[in-house]
Amino acid sequence: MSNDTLSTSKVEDHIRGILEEIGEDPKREGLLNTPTRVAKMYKEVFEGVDVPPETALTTTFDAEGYDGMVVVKNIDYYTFCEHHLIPFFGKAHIGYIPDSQIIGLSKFARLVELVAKRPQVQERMTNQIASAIEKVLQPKGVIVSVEGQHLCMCARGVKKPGSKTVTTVKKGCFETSNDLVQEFMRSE
Ligand SMILES: Nc1nc2c(ncn2[C@@H]2O[C@H](COP(=O)(O)OP(=O)(O)OP(=O)(O)O)[C@@H](O)[C@H]2O)c(=O)[nH]1
Ligand SMILES: [Zn+2]
Repeated sequence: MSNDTLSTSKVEDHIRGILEEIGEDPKREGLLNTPTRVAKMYKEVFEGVDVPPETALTTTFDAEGYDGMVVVKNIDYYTFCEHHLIPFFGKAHIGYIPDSQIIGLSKFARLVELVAKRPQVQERMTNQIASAIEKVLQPKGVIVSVEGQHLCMCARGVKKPGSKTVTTVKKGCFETSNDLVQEFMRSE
């Protein structure tokens, strides 16, 4: 179920209820439009729910014999931790070695945006990026590394600001070649 059918009025009612439960007055001036704003925001930040990640990967081209590594680094993302529904954010780095197909570089950023627009855990997000690239391009190999700062670990709970989580998924030739992994890690 994608969020095309998200009922903003239902979300508004739930947010009003939550505000009441925490002891706030949803009718006070500052909070009056908050349920509407939150509903609008949820529609935006969760619009990727149930949209297949590979739909972001349009526009492929013939590799024309290019068989080196393609690396796109520092793709910013913001998403929502599915356990606490507060953001985690950071950068995604993608590398692949084409077989017969390459793809428009911007599509990697579109892919990261799409998988970020749903409640997430960093491991699944990393997997979804790598799997979509593998499915569409069938490259010789793909590697995805994601760095994340989790507000649920910084602003609450264990309170460790500055902690950083790194997740990496390797497929194809990256699984067997440490040299290729090193080349990816080193490329800036
Ligand atoms: N593996 C993984 N864990 C995550 C991610 N985002 C948040 N978490 C963790 O999910 C766990 C949920 O743990 P619970 O014990 O159910 O929840 P909690 O009582 O709020 O836990 P604390 O955060 O330790 O206070 C926490 O350890 C979070 O740090 C993620 O992307 N990947
Ligand atoms: Zn969390």
